[in-house]
Amino acid sequence: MLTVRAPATSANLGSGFDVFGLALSAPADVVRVEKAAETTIEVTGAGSQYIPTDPAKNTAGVVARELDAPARIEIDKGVRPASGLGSSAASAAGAAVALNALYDRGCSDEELVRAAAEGEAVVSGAAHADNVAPSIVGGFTIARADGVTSVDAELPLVVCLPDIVVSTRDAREVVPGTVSMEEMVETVGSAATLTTGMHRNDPELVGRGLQESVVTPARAALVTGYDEAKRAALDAGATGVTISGAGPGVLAVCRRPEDRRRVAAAMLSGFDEADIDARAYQTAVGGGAELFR
Ligand SMILES: Nc1ncnc2c1ncn2[C@@H]1O[C@H](COP(=O)(O)OP(=O)(O)O)[C@@H](O)[C@H]1O
Ligand SMILES: N[C@@H](CCOP(=O)(O)O)C(=O)O
Repeated sequence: MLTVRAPATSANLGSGFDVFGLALSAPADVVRVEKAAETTIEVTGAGSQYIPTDPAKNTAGVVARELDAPARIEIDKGVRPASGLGSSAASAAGAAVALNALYDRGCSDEELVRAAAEGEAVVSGAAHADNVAPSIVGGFTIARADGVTSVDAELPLVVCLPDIVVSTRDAREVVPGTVSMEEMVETVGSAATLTTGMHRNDPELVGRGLQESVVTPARAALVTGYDEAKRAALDAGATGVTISGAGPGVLAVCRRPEDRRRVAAAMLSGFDEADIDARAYQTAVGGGAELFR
């Protein structure tokens, strides 16, 4: 069998709704594939009981269809579904990279991103590529209709995952349909600041660039304890905090790797204040999907 480790990701980063994404050094899904006449799927690991094994409903199965690459697919979930950490995308990205190698398809990263985004369309209703792009390519990615740009940023991060479920499909329903000129100006300024910060590996600029006032406030209402966790992380030295993807995960940017322990503890106590259990991952910007033959 051919094995791929595909990382969890954090999409949006506040100012880059449906565009920005970061590969996380941990956690990750492991996807194993072997050729078969028809696609079958087995899922183990975090939250596997909630994940469909019907290939038409599983993001990895949709990728097998898109690449015309039927396979026996085993997925070991390191990323719980409905997390805001790109769980469905990690399986889609892992399957895309694995099936491309298994069938020697020779697809480019952009083609793999497009196939994996079709998996996202099945679960969330939109073929947003901001999770699958970093899970395939690694680093900080800018995913647009005309292609993907990436930067290998270095940044210490904490992602805190509260014990509540927010599906991306539901969280897309609360996104406002319009923005004011003032909101657009703020978002463009933040997105530019964040992108510059990624190029310079500058946590201060990245933290400031997370700020936006359209999508994040609407979704914060779905994440009990978000305000408390955010305040606690900032008090503990994070340079910026936002909702990871569609939530409920929360992303904090840290100045130094050694700050992560304190920020993680603060976020857990913030959620605890709101009576929500949570777990924290001390992580960093990581590479893309890795193939093991
Ligand atoms: N391989 C997969 N891994 C995770 N979730 C999947 C997979 N295939 C389909 N799903 C479905 O996708 C939904 C989770 O995706 P989503 O809401 O985008 O959350 P996340 O932010 O964790 O990716 C769940 O309904 C889950 O059953
Ligand atoms: N841009 C999407 C990102 C969803 O990320 P996920 O990790 O929650 O699946 C959105 O914000 O809807």
